[in-house]
Amino acid sequence: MQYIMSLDQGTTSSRCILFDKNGAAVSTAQKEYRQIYPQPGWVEHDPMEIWQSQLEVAQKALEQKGLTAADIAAIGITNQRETTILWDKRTGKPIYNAIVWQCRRTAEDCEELAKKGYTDLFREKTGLLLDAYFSATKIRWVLNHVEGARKLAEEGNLLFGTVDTWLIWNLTGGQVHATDYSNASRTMLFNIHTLQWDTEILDILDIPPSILPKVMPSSGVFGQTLPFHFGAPIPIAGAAGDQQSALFGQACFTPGSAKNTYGTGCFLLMHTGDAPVASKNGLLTTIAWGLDGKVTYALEGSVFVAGAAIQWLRDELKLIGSAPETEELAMSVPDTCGVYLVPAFVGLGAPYWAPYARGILTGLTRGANRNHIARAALESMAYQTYDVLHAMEEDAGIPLAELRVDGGAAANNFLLQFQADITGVPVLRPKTLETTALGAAYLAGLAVGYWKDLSEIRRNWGVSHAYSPKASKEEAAEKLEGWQKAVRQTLTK
Ligand SMILES: Nc1ncnc2c1ncn2[C@@H]1O[C@H](COP(=O)(O)OP(=O)(O)O)[C@@H](O)[C@H]1O
Ligand SMILES: O=P(O)(O)OC[C@H](O)CO
Repeated sequence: MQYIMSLDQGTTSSRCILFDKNGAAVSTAQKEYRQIYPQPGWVEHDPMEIWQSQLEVAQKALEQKGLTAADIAAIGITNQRETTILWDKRTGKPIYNAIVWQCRRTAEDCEELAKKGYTDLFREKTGLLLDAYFSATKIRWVLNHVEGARKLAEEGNLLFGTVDTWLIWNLTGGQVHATDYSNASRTMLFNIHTLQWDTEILDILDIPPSILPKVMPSSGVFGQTLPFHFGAPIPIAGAAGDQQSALFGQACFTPGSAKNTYGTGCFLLMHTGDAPVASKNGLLTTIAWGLDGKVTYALEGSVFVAGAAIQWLRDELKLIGSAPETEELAMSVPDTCGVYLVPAFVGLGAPYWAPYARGILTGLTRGANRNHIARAALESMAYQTYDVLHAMEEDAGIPLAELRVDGGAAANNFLLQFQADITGVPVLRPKTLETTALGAAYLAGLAVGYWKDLSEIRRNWGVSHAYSPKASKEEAAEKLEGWQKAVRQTLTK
């Protein structure tokens, strides 16, 4: 029997999962890699570590089950989005570390562009807000700060890529320099209406078009892996940004369907159909995927710190030994005793877009203990999700019928019950929480005929646990009022 190999290159780890026809994981390998914080608010990764850890887990996933390239019908790639890598085409060597999506180093550049009156132009063309989150100003930073970068570009020897592009380039031995529509739509250089790199934006930012990858459908053959990597070539047949991939993996194939992923950050995406919907409430308009000759759009609420707040309790405060412990701690108290944590560690994303906001732990009294703080950290994920969900319902003009969830922190029962209580919407946890990897597998499998069509994929989706709202509207409103008050305290520049 053949499988699909999914490469899931996330912010904190590289993962490889082999899936069978039923969408079940048959082999998984994972490796954490280094986070580099050169200055407060800056975040980098080593691109060679990204590539090597990804290749290592791919080889391990095969080896541990005694499988070879012949057992793999295709590879799908999904990746942390926006993260920016530039490399020398001749040597394959990066000219600077990967500047990670969370990195705030270009916040002032974005402010300057806003002052020059470019906010609407960027929003209309790219669907995004002028923010340091996206690749565009990160690319410009490298071009302006790394010695020799512009000269290399002028000579036609510099290439840019998001992580999907970097992996495709390395897997194919430098034969293919390409990305997919969903990843292109996160660069802030891609016109989501014309489906082209936008020359006016490239001119404004002084970014040479020669460094940009070819943009391809999310489902389709990008190229073949070098025989050297897995013993024989395997077609790379799918690629999508990790949040769009999770939307696909959750079988959100119809307008109005939505999913929320609780990982390092939290990303709520709603399928909006064949035409882009502009947000009036601080959400992003983004491309979900390119499939079967057309492009599908989504609305997105991006929250920068979710599970990362739990890591902070573990690694910095040393309040907990492991993330899952928070469930028991939170359930051991009836409430947070008035404590709120707003984890604005790298500013706030949707719907506030406040790059200079900083985190706050508020409402502390003498009785507040680590149970309350752990609970407040989990609740902060649910409150931030409420904020984007509320904005999304206003944009879409309809209430959300249900919320499909996934990501590492979606294993937490307290969190999902609290989420249902605070939003008043049923929360559904699917059989597999690895929907990000699954989405890329589906996109690749569809391209090579491993799966026939979307209805075959839809049949693979099933609920493992449903959380119904139990709290009264008054109770939820009272808690939300406290949250909003705490958020306001972080918003001063
Ligand atoms: N049981 C849990 N309860 C709360 N948070 C959790 C739990 N398990 C994992 N997490 C958090 O989820 C994140 C990992 O999720 P994952 O989907 O693997 O993230 P990413 O893809 O962003 O690397 C970490 O930030 C971790 O703190
Ligand atoms: O790697 P994750 O799962 O934290 O996702 C990161 C997002 O793609 C950033 O936009």
